[in-house]
Amino acid sequence: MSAAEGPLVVGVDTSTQSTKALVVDVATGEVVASGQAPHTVSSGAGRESDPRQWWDALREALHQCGDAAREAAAVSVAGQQHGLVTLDAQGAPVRPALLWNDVRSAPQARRLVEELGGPKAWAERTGSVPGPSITVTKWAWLAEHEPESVRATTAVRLPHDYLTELLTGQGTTDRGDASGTGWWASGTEAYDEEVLGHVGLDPTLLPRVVRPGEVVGTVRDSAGLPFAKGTLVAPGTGDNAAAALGLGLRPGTAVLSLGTSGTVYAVSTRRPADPTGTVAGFADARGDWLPLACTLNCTLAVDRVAALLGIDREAVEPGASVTLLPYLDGERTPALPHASGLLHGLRHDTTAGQLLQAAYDGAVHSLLGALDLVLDEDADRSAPLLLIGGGARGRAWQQTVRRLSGRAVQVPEAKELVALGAAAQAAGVLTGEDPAAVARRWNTARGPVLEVGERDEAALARIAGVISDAAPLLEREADQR
Ligand SMILES: Nc1ncnc2c1ncn2[C@@H]1O[C@H](COP(=O)(O)OP(=O)(O)O)[C@@H](O)[C@H]1O
Ligand SMILES: O=C(CO)[C@@H](O)[C@H](O)COP(=O)(O)O
Repeated sequence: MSAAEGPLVVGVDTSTQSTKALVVDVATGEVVASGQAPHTVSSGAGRESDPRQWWDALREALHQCGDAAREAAAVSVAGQQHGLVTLDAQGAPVRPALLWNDVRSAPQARRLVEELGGPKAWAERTGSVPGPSITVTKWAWLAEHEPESVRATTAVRLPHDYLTELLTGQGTTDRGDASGTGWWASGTEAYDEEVLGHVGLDPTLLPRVVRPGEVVGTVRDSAGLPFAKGTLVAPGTGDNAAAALGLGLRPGTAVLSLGTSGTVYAVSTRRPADPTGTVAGFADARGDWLPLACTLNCTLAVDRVAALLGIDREAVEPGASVTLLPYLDGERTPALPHASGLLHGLRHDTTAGQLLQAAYDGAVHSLLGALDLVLDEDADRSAPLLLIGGGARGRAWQQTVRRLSGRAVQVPEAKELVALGAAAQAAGVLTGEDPAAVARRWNTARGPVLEVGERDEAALARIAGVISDAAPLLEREADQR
């Protein structure tokens, strides 16, 4: 037996690059065991992963947790948002999942926006103007390009739903993750039958949307995982909504998450509806809202630039007037799905370290542009930004965010806030507590604060100028290059 004070729970984060599992003491928030196993994502035109890998990675991550996982009384799975998982009558994937950062459905997104009333109508209806990340556009792409896959599909799931169903045998999802599909109406909090009819998706193929705090089932014996009989399963949610739980986030505090995706978000009590499409009007996992902007190019893109230059990711140098837009995967914020990376202002005396700093600046610029938009008007804009995700460990990321935001930056010591949020949700179904209150009790946001500095307006203006001047290049579709 572990020396934990309270019951134990397991929180899972199945994100783009890996699945992580934490075993957490409900009384103290102490992480008593952890595990992590990688996934692979296809390269080339699309971004796909075989969902069976996520299950194998979950088993491996739990195996690494050892006996502590066997003692867990509840588990919850948080996962990368938006991925389209199509299952056949046996529950097996019909094809690999189309991930959030697959931009092939950009034409379908454009068409759907036009056909169903334009950007404002979509924002009011679903909270978001669908771009290629949003699941409904992926379903429309599949219907057009692989009608045989659509015909073979008897269930449609998101990544966290897929794993939760393998645990419980029940097809369920939650409002946080459902709000990223484009077929969930944020006004009524129900599936939008008109949108579904428009794309030919039968609503009976979708999972039941459970209430926050509902126990969705218990772990099946047949799951073959190291859980005791009767282990409760919590609803789970999308990874950003889980991190908001994991931070015990209150309205008015902004979060910047630096992982495969870059995201900026805040909790709001007001239902968002941004007709420009910059802010996605997601629901959170508790009953509030999570206005969020997301970039496709964050840590992987900057690490790629460092690798190309042959230098360490921390080997940045200041003082350049070079601009690097690191849109290696196309971009979502700004909405440039067909863009590629762009370099401007290179001189004989530009150093490799300056080029790398320019890549950090380009990545952070996109996120900061949306910062004010995700915060309510009455938010305290002098409060520190919370910096999380794998990139938050890096000094170059921390200093870039501090310099370009002109805000104080707080870096929580807790490393895995998505998995911690899932653990807080699992604790909530066990004790009846609000998961965000659990996380506050665990003091998960604790960490050093980098003091406020002067905002680098010159760099911000230079980057904005290049984006604007290069618009025709950045907007050009791949086959026009
Ligand atoms: N010390 C560090 N400094 C900078 N970046 C880091 C550091 N540690 C990890 N990373 C970056 O974090 C990323 C993984 O972050 P994570 O939030 O786990 O991603 P995801 O949840 O999207 O799978 C990797 O791409 C890696 O480049
Ligand atoms: O698409 C979004 C948010 O809308 C992404 O944030 C995904 O949820 C993937 O997250 P990570 O794997 O980068 O954590």
